[in-house]
Amino acid sequence: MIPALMASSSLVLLTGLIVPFCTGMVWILYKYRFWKMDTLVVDVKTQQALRRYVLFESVHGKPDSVLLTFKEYAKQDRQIKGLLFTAEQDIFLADVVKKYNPLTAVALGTQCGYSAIQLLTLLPCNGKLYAVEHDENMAESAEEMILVSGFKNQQFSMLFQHPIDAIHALSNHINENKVDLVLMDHQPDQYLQALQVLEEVGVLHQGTLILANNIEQSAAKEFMDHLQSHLYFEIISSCQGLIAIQCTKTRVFNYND
Ligand SMILES: C[S@@+](CC[C@H](N)C(=O)[O-])C[C@H]1O[C@@H](n2cnc3c(N)ncnc32)[C@H](O)[C@@H]1O
Repeated sequence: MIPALMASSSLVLLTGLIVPFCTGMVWILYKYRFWKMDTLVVDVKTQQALRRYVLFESVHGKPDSVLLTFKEYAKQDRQIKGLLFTAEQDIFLADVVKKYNPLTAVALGTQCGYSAIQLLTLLPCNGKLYAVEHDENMAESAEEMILVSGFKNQQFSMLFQHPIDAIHALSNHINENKVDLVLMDHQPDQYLQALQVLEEVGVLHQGTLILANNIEQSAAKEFMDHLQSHLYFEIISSCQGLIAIQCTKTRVFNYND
């Protein structure tokens, strides 16, 4: 009688407490790992609402007005707010880019175009930005935002591609030239692969500046560990999860190996 009672109360304990507790813990761990990654992508409805707002409310041909209008919209939309750089990151990015004075830049993960427009304002007139966005709707919208800001076709190219495919394509586009600045603002778990492919195709040079966003996310850990153990890259400074890295050396890859 007593063992049967103990067995049934253990069953109650198992099903009533332990199973829900374990399920809850698994859910919390899952959310912790993937929540930030979910917020990196906006749905088409939000994207279109932002697009319309910027088209109606900004002064066309004035990049500062377009950027400010993005920020205005972000006040009423937390999802967009989470995607744009903060005021501190804007200043950090502008300072570090001015110091390195790049001519050719690549933005991986263009989404609504905010960071692409900001980079274009910092490049010289003869500079060139390759803005990469794998989602076709977002890429079209970002391209429109860049044009609305007043930038011309010869100042930027929108690559409607996955970042890794775009890096391969870039190595043909830019011929002998190298990339002076890379902004990584796509999925942090893909930063390491992007860095390795950039090295392999030979578009980096000694002095290339790499900016990587959201590096506080666990998905960026492998990338950060790689940087810290790698002699070819030096972390210069950081601001709220956005880091500046300098390429200090380049390697030649032998594809016959
Ligand atoms: C933080 S947003 C980029 C924000 C953008 N730099 C801006 O200023 O508007 C994240 C980016 O990651 C891209 N992305 C999301 N999932 C991806 C994936 N699986 N592969 C490549 N890019 C991805 C999104 O399309 C988006 O452009």
